[in-house]
Amino acid sequence: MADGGTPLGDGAQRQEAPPDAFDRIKRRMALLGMSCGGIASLTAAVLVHRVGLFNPVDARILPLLGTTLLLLTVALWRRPLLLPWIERIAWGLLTAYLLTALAYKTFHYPFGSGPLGARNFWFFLSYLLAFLIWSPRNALFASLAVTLALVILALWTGIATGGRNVSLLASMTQLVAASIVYIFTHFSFAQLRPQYARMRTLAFSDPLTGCANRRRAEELLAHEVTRAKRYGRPLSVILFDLDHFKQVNDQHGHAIGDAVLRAVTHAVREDLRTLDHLARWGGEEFLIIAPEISQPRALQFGERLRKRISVLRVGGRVQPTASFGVASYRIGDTVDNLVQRADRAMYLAKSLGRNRVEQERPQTAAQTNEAHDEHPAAETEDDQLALEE
Ligand SMILES: Nc1nc2c(ncn2[C@@H]2O[C@H](COP(=O)(O)OP(=O)(O)OP(=O)(O)O)[C@@H](O)[C@H]2O)c(=O)[nH]1
Repeated sequence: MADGGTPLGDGAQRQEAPPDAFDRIKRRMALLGMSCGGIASLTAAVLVHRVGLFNPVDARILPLLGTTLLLLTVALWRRPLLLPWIERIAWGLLTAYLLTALAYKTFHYPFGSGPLGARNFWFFLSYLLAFLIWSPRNALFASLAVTLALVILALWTGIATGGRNVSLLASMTQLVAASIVYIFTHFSFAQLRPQYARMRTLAFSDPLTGCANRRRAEELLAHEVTRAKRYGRPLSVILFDLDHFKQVNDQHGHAIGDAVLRAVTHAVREDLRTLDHLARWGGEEFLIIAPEISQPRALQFGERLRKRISVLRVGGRVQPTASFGVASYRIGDTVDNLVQRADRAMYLAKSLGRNRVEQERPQTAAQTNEAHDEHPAAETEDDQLALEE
């Protein structure tokens, strides 16, 4: 089932990246970040021993940090589900290392050292990670706790030196001020994110059925057509329209009409693959974009969906049916002519009696076009015969 899970519809849902997709991205980032961090820490540890460039505390902590980060990388690679724990441990290790190294410098060399070294830029990574790991509120608390520790260290330096190590004090004050600005900027963006996601949902989904709307469908289709063209992959579209839907509204009321639209959407979703997209194309007209499916399979797929809709009962009284038109990508197709072929096939299905699945028939294409333009749906057997002649 492709898009049953969210009110966003299939296409839009993928844009908003459901939690598991977001976790996959986070896992990739964590694997890359921790392996680079591990290697960088071990390299720095070697330099400490060889050149003696770093704060002496580095000599003890860096090998531990580097080894643990590499072990966490392996653990995450083998067990993806450990991500929430591993990212918290990585944040804790990084933050503890940075604070310990800074505390060592301020406690042991309050007079003997100049401004803060470049290592302290990494505090900003700690804040960034906090906002990736926790909710905005919790990340704000965690990051402010780290900044409070920086403030305490700055005060300590000021008191211990009687304010005489100006360069160290100035750089610590800068670090605290920059941390506060950075944390609140992140906090504001983190709060905007859900609103942005909601706006996307509204812009790209159909409020009645929850599936993607036409604007989103056109975007998705353009993407799939480009993919089919570039990689020579099959692509089909299935356009279906509910039969005599006006009668449903007229006889049972608009509310039942709406319930039919929702029931049909729900039933169709049950049969979609993860790759497929379902969109509301117009009033009672829907479009399915089915990548990796050629025409014969798309016809079978349409037939399965047709049967599924025809066994529905809505409100105990309404038994909807739908007419389906199937078209598959051909070299040189554009979005427009692919949909036009599906549309012609759908009108052929209407004119041949409804509740059926059709593909475009070359010999009747011109006639079906005419029928579409002049008589949106041929109603009688005479109409059918006229089209078939
Ligand atoms: N309840 C409801 N009705 C809708 C909605 N959107 C469109 N419709 C109705 O769908 C009906 C479409 O009617 P027609 O275009 O005449 O088509 P039809 O009656 O289905 O006939 P055929 O397509 O030829 O089988 C109209 O009465 C529209 O008002 C909607 O969101 N809710």
